[in-house]
Amino acid sequence: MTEIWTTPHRSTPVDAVVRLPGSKSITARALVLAALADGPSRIVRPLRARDTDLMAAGLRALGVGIEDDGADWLVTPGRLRGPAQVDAGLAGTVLRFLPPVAALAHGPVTVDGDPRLRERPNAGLLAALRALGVEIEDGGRGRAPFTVHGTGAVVGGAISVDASETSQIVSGLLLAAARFEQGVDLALAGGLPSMPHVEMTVTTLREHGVDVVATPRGWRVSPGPIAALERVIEPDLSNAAPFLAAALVTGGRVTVRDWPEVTTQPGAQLDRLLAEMGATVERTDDGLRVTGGAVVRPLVADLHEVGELTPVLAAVCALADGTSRLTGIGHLRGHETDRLQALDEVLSAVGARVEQLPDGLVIEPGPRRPARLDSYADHRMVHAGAVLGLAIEGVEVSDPGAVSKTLPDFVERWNGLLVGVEHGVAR
Ligand SMILES: O=C(O)C1=C[C@@H](OP(=O)(O)O)[C@@H](O)[C@H](O)C1
Ligand SMILES: C=C(OP(=O)(O)O)C(=O)O
Repeated sequence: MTEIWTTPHRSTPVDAVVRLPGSKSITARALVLAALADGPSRIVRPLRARDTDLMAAGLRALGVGIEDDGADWLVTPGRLRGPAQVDAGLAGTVLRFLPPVAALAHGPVTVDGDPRLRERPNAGLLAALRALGVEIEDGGRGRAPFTVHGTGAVVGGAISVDASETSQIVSGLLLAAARFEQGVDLALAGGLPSMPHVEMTVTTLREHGVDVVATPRGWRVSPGPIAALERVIEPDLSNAAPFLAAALVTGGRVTVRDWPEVTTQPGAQLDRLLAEMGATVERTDDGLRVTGGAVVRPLVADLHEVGELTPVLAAVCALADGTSRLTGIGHLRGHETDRLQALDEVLSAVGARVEQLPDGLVIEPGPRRPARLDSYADHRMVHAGAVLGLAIEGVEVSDPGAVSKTLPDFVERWNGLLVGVEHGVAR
């Protein structure tokens, strides 16, 4: 039977301090680079959630040692080998970061996952790997399931890459490129969403001693060793979005602890975006504090760089005092679900008038009404439903377990937020 979550409604301002677990995106990069490094690495406070567990399991299947000492992950590179089956679940990071690693293995590696994973775009990655000399069997689909026939080495060199549907294709290629015989000289064939995530990849590579330079049309990675290191994972700032939004939509106050001074996470842009919607945003000794005002202002923004913030921001837009326009996010149709369609359905169900654009959404708030919302197996749609439910009585979300992808105890944290319980992670 499908679980139904009656999301808590709140008619008074929220006042809470929250501490969030590690970043999905940084944990994924840390695992891949540690697996390809020249010695053992330690990952301190990794995110433990479905996406990162699947990344670790996939690397283990390829011969990498990953030990969990209860607090940290200790990663010991091994001889990469098939035959292996990689379950990518619904994780774009596993789908796009592991095939270039599999290309370095001896033997066949098959990548598959949830039914929706088989619909997520990946042709640009498979074409790029083939251009680098890797044999791949995909039945001509350009999507999962596919098998990478690794020979233990990749020639590498110059390639033109279509990453217009997902930046993860670029990140996946750059992460493994130092281990290719000629490295990689990657030129973009078209547009590129989520630039901060590529900057995160470049920064992480440099921290591992890899030579990466920006070129007029892309990036060049020189061949060479990837240095092992100890890395402390930052809190996940994209998963901070629903908590900070709670301050905005209740006219309350929420602090997210340990907000990094400097970061490549796209969630760093929440301070600017929430301020545009009427929040007061301050850095305190505790972290980032967001205080909501009397009204929520509409947002007109190009979210091309920060697409993963869209579901929560769109939910806040449905509670604003005017019409919002979110653009630059056509690629969200290839995310965990078609997020533009899902947001249209959900926001319309609670009373907003929504127009889908080819690359975005126009959201005009309307008379609010209760509704049962689908989660679409998408963690961020559950977050969006929770934000709507704070302001609208009678919002239910079916299958809230979708949050296991990046924040398995989201529902407990959300309920705790309302009674003022701080949820921490072991320090
Ligand atoms: O590299 C990463 O860790 C990610 C890149 C982005 O993907 P897209 O470029 O497909 O949007 C983002 O939405 C995703 O949640 C995580
Ligand atoms: C798009 C997302 O995930 P993925 O890494 O699976 O693409 C997301 O977390 O919003």
